[in-house]
Amino acid sequence: MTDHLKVSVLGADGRMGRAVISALSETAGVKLAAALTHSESADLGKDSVALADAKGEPVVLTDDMMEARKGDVIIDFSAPKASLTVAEAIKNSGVKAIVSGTTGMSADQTEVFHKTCAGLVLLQSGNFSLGVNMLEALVELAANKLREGWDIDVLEMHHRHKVDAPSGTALMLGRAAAKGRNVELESVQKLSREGQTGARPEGEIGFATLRGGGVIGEHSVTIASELEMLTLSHSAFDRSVFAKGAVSAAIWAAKQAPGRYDMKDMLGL
Ligand SMILES: NC(=O)C1=CN([C@@H]2O[C@H](COP(=O)(O)OP(=O)(O)OC[C@H]3O[C@@H](n4cnc5c(N)ncnc54)[C@H](OP(=O)(O)O)[C@@H]3O)[C@@H](O)[C@H]2O)C=CC1
Ligand SMILES: O=C(O)C1=N[C@H](C(=O)O)C[C@H](O)C1
Repeated sequence: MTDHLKVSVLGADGRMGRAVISALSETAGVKLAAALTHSESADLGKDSVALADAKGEPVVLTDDMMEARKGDVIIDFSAPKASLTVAEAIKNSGVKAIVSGTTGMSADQTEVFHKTCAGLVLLQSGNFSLGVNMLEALVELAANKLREGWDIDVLEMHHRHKVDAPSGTALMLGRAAAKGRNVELESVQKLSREGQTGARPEGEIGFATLRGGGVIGEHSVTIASELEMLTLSHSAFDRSVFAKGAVSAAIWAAKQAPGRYDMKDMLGL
């Protein structure tokens, strides 16, 4: 009998953490090793498996980041500060990989995170669904082919609880469009618009954010000319799509050599 892949979950009592614990319980060959959360969480000491309405042996929620070392792989859907703390806690501990879906990291936080994860497998993505990663490839192609006179904007909508904007996925899609146009996103992005904005500069890649209710994740990229508009879009119907993608990513990441990867590497896109 082969050993199970042990997985620690960071943000375990959050919306995504619970979905991941549920996905783990439905996947052969993997086992929840530790469930980590915030020191101020009201769920500390509770059984994370029961909280996720999943099947399996109890794993108590802890705020001791050292417990993450019990996993071969860590799946992280939490907050930027927590991602940095756990990466520091598992340095040189034998943990093989981090699968990180946490969005909203600043450029500085991303740089520190990447440095701290050197020596590990880091699979990081703003979106673990197959559809969004396919969309990313399509956006890059369309942006490459439709250039002068074609304006690109990324529109996203998420639930009322989301704390970062634009979403990680929107930024991924913006980055794909910029790549298609052979420019750095940072040099052409307009993250939001208000007031006397002036006319739109050629080459700008704009973003617009909607928040409300229980929307899981809606993204669309419009590419508009004076005479027509192409819209490429994706809708997520249930967070389990991200959770299942992250569990598949954990299984894949455990077999890779140290380095940085994203979902396109795993999916061969
Ligand atoms: N890449 C992808 O495919 C997806 C990414 N996401 C991203 O995942 C992240 C989590 O989303 P979601 O589950 O909806 O958010 P939630 O707020 O429901 O969950 C976040 C969890 O992380 C915990 N947490 C927050 N800060 C800390 C900290 N400093 N130390 C330890 N734990 C902490 C929270 O605890 P507490 O509640 O007590 O603060 C909570 O358990 C977001 O960045 C979101 O954008 C979401 C879906 C898909
Ligand atoms: O916070 C969320 O819920 C989501 N966050 C990710 C993002 O920022 O793109 C992915 C997904 O759309 C859901």
